[in-house]
Amino acid sequence: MRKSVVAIVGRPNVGKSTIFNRLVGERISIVEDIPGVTRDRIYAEGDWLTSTFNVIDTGGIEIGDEPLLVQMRHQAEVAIDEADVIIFLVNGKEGITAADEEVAKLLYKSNKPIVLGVNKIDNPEMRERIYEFYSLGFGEPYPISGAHGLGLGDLLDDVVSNFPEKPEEAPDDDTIYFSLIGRPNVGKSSLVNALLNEERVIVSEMEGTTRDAIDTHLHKDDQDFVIIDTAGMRKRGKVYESTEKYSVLRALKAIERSDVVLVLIDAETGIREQDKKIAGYAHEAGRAIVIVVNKWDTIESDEKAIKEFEEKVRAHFLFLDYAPIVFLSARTKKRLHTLIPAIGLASENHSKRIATNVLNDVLMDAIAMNPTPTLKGKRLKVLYGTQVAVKPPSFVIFVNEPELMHFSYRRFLENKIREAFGFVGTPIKIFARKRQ
Ligand SMILES: Nc1nc2c(ncn2[C@@H]2O[C@H](COP(=O)(O)OP(=O)(O)OP(=O)(O)O)[C@@H](O)[C@H]2O)c(=O)[nH]1
Ligand SMILES: Nc1nc2c(ncn2[C@@H]2O[C@H](COP(=O)(O)OP(=O)(O)OP(=O)(O)O)[C@@H](O)[C@H]2O)c(=O)[nH]1
Repeated sequence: MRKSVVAIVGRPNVGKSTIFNRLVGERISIVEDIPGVTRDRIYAEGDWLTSTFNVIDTGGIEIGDEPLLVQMRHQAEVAIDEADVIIFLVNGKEGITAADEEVAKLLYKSNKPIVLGVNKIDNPEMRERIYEFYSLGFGEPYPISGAHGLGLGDLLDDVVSNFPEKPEEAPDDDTIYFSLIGRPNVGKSSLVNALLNEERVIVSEMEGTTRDAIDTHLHKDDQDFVIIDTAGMRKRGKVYESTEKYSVLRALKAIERSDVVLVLIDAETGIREQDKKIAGYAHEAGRAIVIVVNKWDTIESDEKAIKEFEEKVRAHFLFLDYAPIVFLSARTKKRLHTLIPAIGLASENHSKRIATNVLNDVLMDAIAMNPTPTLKGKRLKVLYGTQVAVKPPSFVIFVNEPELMHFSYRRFLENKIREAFGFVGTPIKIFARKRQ
């Protein structure tokens, strides 16, 4: 189900990044540090009371060296296009500036709810500075201080109350939602078209939940699929759409709604750093993943070539060792038939449940084979484990001291679980919890 999206806009230096970091808090620090993934993040999850939502820091979207006003216009457009609620941020220390008025003008034209935050109100004596901001015409200004974490609760109450009614929950069927991510020109559109036209059973094109986004139904091998629209698949010709940050942002929104993410690689041009970055997001988000090497028609295709390319992919995507690799050509449709079964399998494993007793047989065998580590004379004791969630499969292992569960031992247990139960195509999560 789609989360609501909040965008923060405002002229430079009003404190957008500071507020962004406050809203997304420590969620930004991730479990595994994949190089290049966490840096310059402009899109992340935040929560308030019972709501979880995604936040965009539009300040992070810079378009070449366009003048300030043009940059601000594009940032406001991103917010208007992508967000359900916009936080318009101004600087209480400096009062209203011409640049604030420019941003306001753009926001008037949108029909999105706008909440006005007056930042840098660091102490109660400064509160009276908010009154002049009524003249911007966005209702009550909220005094906040990003630096000190003040006033954010009232602001967020207003933001959350403006979220759209939850869209109808998708019927609890077994439809598989998938998206295609990858660099421009890797062949995303071509692959979608190849899949659709091969099948000729486009049930319908349905309105996506984002404005302009179109999701497509596909029925194949007795299974319903929804292909989620991704950045670059349908160009709308706006300036900011060609920026890397923006395409990453669109990809993240698509990943959010997917069960399975297809990570496309261009066989002709090889693997690039950016491929790794977006794949890292999908992994972090716990989605099932299939790596698709497209344009395989351009490569002299034999078993040896496949093996060599596969080794290259594995070396680049160490963190995706569970993802199957499919080699195909969207253009000639060579090996295209191997894709849908791979998506199906990854999705099945993504929601697979393992009975506790069966899991514990495997864990106990693993421990008997490779004794638990010790630290400062203390030995890790594994009591038992149980699966607590699916999508992705997540396991809690109860132990005497969670700190004794070293990364390498966790990895060993993960490998044993994978050996026993498959889980091809899906990340799995293992948490150690203390139990006497
Ligand atoms: N006194 C005070 N300073 C703040 C507050 N919030 C942010 N700042 C400072 O304001 C400056 C700008 O903050 P940023 O968060 O980088 O602002 P921004 O809007 O993201 O800036 P751009 O990236 O240029 O668009 C920094 O020096 C912050 O430390 C606040 O609540 N009080
Ligand atoms: N040789 C070969 N070319 C392909 C294949 N698939 C796509 N192409 C070509 O690669 C180019 C880009 O394909 P698109 O499908 O537009 O790629 P995209 O990833 O959707 O691109 P963006 O919309 O820019 O993100 C086009 O010229 C395609 O004809 C393939 O399997 N083999």
